[in-house]
Amino acid sequence: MADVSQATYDVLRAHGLTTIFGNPGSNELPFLAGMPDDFRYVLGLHEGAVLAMADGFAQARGGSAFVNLHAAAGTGNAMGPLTNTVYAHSPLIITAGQQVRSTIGQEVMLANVDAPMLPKPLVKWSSEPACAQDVPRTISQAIHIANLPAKGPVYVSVPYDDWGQEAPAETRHLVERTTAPANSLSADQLETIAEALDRARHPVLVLGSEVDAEHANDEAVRLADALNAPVWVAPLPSRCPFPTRHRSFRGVLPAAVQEVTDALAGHDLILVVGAAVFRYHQFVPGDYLPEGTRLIHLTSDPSEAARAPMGDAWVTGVRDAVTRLADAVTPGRRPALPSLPDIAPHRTSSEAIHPEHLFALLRENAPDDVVYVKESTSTIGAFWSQMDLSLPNSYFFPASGGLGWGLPAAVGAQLALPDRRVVGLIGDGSANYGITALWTAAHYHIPTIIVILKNGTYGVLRWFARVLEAGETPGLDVPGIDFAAIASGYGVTATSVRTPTAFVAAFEKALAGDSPVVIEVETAFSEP
Ligand SMILES: Cc1ncc(Cn2c(C)c(CCOP(=O)(O)OP(=O)(O)O)sc2=O)c(N)n1
Ligand SMILES: [Ca+2]
Repeated sequence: MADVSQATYDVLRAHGLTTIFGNPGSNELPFLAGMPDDFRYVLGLHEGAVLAMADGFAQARGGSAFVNLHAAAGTGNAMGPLTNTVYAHSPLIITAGQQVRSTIGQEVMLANVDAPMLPKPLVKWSSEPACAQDVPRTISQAIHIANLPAKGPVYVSVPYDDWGQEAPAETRHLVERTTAPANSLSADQLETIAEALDRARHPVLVLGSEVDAEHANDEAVRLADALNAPVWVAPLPSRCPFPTRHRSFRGVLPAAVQEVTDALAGHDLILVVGAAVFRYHQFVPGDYLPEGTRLIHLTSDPSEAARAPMGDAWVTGVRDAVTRLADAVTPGRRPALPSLPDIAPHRTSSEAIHPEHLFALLRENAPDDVVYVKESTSTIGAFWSQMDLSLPNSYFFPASGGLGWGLPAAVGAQLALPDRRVVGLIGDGSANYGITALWTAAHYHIPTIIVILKNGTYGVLRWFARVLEAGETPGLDVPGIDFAAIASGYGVTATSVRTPTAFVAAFEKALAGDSPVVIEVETAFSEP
């Protein structure tokens, strides 16, 4: 008869969850002791890096990932990057070791008190099984909940004396069962939306990260072409849902109420797909919509649909909806859009490399199927103005701006995508929050290229201090960090460059290699 550990590993295997991202403590050892030979353990040195690596792995592979953390302390360290996971609808199954069941109430050392409460509201669901025999079923439930819409992270705390207990024979059903969403627009709902699009004089599409996550990019192109409509990306996207050199592409909407309204002025119908309405950031009050404009919102997330301050929302599978709408609308009702102008010349700087110049060099020298993981906050506009992203699954950004996610996520994404090169574009401020992932990249020979944009400051906060009229505040400069020394300390080859020629040489050398590399680039601070 199998024990709880073996039954649980059987459930994980049935769902393809044979990679464990983790950092262990004594509470986790009995679970890890039973790890079968067809599983692999990826050790991260800090639980924030563990969580973010797992998230980058899950998002890049288009599925789930399994995480094992150490009790409350490990869970707490992971909660920074978890703020991004939950808004990226990333289906992570996060587990944490708990003290011996009979001692939890005494709050002995390493007891995770109120464990299911700890990660809320950053998880979709959390549980600590009521008895050892329910552990395999609870893990199975967690996997299904994480992957059913709206997708998201879940958390299960397991007392370590559960693993050796006998598992009920009925757990055998768990490895066979499946669950799947069947949420799609009815024929009437589809007709209502298609008619609204056909009647609109100047419709516009606003696409979110879920379009890329659900592989609906090509369907979104078909819909934009059928409508001859412009396409914006919803504010602060964590993925790229539409090719940036397509004639419809108009850029990323600013993250402020009135600025969004101004950008969408002149359109009588806004169709938002796969995004919250909207993830504003700087508080700039204004009208939520241009006068006389209607907003229609399609999302798989009932909470996004319910909490939006305006528009009519339908909760539906995004890929299904866009595919059927592309077939349902009447093509040719509007003139074809002109081709995009050439990418604007990048700015330069006399002191260091201007971010726009760096991104232009990447565009010119990276493989066509390169994958960028970005966490450099003052250079977001520069990136989008210079980049030519044509393939799905090509761009990732922390969905809540919780720093410490990008560098580890770049390592996790490269582990998931061995046939594409992953390039992390990480600010010299952000890099410090997840820097320990460099050790994991070196230890497991994960050939991520990490480009650190070193402008010596928390650049975007300088801009925000001006927006908020906060003046010169303390804590905004991070001078003198030697990332090449840090990287080599973790076992990663590193180069420091300050000229475009030197960067290209270092980048080409990194691309030619099969090891992780850090390229520290002296960049000029340029306001967003
Ligand atoms: C975990 C965490 N801590 C602090 C912040 C606050 N923060 C901080 C500290 C930023 C500075 C990032 O500096 P950088 O060097 O990475 O990038 P830029 O210089 O391009 O802005 S942006 C921002 O929102 C955060 N978002 N997340
Ligand atoms: Ca910086």
